[in-house]
Amino acid sequence: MSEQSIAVEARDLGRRYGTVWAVRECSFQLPANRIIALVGANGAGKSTLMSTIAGTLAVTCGSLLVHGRPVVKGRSTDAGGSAGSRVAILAQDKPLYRDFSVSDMLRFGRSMNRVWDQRRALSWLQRFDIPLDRRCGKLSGGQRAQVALAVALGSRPAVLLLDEPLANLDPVARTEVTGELMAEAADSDMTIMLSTHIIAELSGVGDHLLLLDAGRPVLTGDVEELLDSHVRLTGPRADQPPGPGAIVQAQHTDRQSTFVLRQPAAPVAHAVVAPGWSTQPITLDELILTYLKASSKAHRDLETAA
Ligand SMILES: Nc1ncnc2c1ncn2[C@@H]1O[C@H](COP(=O)(O)OP(=O)(O)OP(=O)(O)O)[C@@H](O)[C@H]1O
Repeated sequence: MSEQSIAVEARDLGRRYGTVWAVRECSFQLPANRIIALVGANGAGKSTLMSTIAGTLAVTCGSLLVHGRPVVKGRSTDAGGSAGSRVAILAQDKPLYRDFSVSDMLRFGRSMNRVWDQRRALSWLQRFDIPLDRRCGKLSGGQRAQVALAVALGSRPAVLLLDEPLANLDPVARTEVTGELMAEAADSDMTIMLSTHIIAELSGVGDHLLLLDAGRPVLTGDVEELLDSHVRLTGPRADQPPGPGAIVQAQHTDRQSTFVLRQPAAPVAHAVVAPGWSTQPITLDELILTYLKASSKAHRDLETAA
């Protein structure tokens, strides 16, 4: 990736709370103008990672760059005046002033941001029928999420970090919001990173994946490429798979073995790799679950060995 096409880069990043490492050994490059899905189980370190990228939480070690600029805690990333380095974060608790009306929140957003796009913020609220004169304290959880999103979008960020943005939304609103966010990203130079532990929320949303397990990145890359390079092989009981590739998961019954492999070159779906064996492509949900299960098995094995 060229430097310009990298939105966020982490180099051996770590963040510890007391003795607990929430994020560690994180090195990755996330492409610009894409939708990045940040996935991991509860407590995997998603919120911590997002807060360090936003500069609201200091790192313990390593470094972070947003559009080539180092992130320093407490210093706004647009301090250099470049539109290319602004970061907005929509945290899980979505802080809004309860006594402010929705219009007041937009005014507040305008006063807090050097760059402000009122039209963009307003059109988001209109799209979702949010009454401008209603006090934030009287809005539903889902409506409050929409106001917080409108304020975040109004600040025209280069990188928008959304920490579980869909949690308060009903299924219809969820689909609409993800669709609209994808359209916003396509129409602007914005990179969106959205975190979730609900894997089903991801289908068709993220085009780049960062999978965290116990604070470490265990899988990262373009979703299409990741899906193309993984395959499931099923055949007669065997200790080793009949084709090339790194074993991500192996499952056996008395008569049958199933391997999930990461292959160097894209496999041909459904090809017969050896007599009695069949190959199946893997879905995004399956891919994520496979890696999460493989990581928890590795943790269990380590604990048993210790
Ligand atoms: N302020 C804090 N003080 C101490 N430990 C913390 C603090 N915040 C988070 N942690 C710990 O750091 C780890 C990562 O937490 P984090 O909230 O980043 O995970 P997450 O992936 O966002 O979780 P979730 O999906 O449940 O929101 C957890 O073990 C958590 O208990």
